[in-house]
Amino acid sequence: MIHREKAAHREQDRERPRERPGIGESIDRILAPSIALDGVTKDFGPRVRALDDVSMTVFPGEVVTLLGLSGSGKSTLLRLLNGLHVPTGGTVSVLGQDVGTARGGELRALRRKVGFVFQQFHLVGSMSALENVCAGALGSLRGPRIGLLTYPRSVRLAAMEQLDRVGLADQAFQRADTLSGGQQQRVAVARALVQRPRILLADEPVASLDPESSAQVMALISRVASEDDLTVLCSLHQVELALSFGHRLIGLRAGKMVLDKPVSSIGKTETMSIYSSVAAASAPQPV
Ligand SMILES: Nc1ncnc2c1ncn2[C@@H]1O[C@H](COP(=O)(O)OP(=O)(O)OP(=O)(O)O)[C@@H](O)[C@H]1O
Repeated sequence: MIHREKAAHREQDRERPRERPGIGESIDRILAPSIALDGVTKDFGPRVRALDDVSMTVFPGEVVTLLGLSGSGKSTLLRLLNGLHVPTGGTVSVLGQDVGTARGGELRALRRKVGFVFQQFHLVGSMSALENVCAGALGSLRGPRIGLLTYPRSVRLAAMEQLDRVGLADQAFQRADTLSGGQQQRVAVARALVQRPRILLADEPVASLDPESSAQVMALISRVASEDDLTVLCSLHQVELALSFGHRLIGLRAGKMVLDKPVSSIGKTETMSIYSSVAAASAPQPV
């Protein structure tokens, strides 16, 4: 009797749908892009088309540079990815979710998976480096926090770990506005990492730094991207820097995508011609 029941259970198990993902499903998940833009247009009022029919995909673990002169639409594209702008047309999808239609809690949950580093660091100068990094975890905490000790110990420890990673453990209790530009940007990277994002967006992270600090910050972004298996989309002005960083280069000109190539397949001569082609007309088009 017991044997018969066991056999019946085994039979039922065979018929039950599998709960674990099959190989096909796992591969689909790996191959699903982290970022996908499909026919995206962004207008600011009736006169400015900042992005014009842009379609692109970035896959998990890819490090991609966005290149283009001032006004070509780089910041607009990055801001669409965490819902700071809403597309006028087309769809923007991040980690499989339509950002253009995400609202409230859905958008906040998505933003926790997307770290953002800005050109001007956006640190609070009067706060210590450590408290600035702790602030990166605010998205997952309830209520405001003023003062380091109002953060849970686990957050303070995680923040310290990230500061150590960016080489600034010794400056943890120093006011942010007493740090050099390069150090401030490293604090900003640590702040983006403390929420353990899956995607890192960087909007001209070295535009206000000297060449040595620029190289250090770009090397840091490359290192953490590889260590944390991050998908990175980073806008830059400098071609030389773009070519020594990441896997793929996307060029924007006047809101249109004019280039999408692996960095390894772009030669020096081509680099300069690409730069002039990207530079040729970066003013946005009238709508
Ligand atoms: N909030 C806004 N309101 C109106 N126009 C905007 C807004 N944001 C961007 N624009 C316009 O959209 C165009 C693209 O700007 P965007 O900042 O995306 O370019 P960019 O390539 O990032 O430039 P930069 O390298 O100078 O940061 C520009 O003409 C800009 O003036």
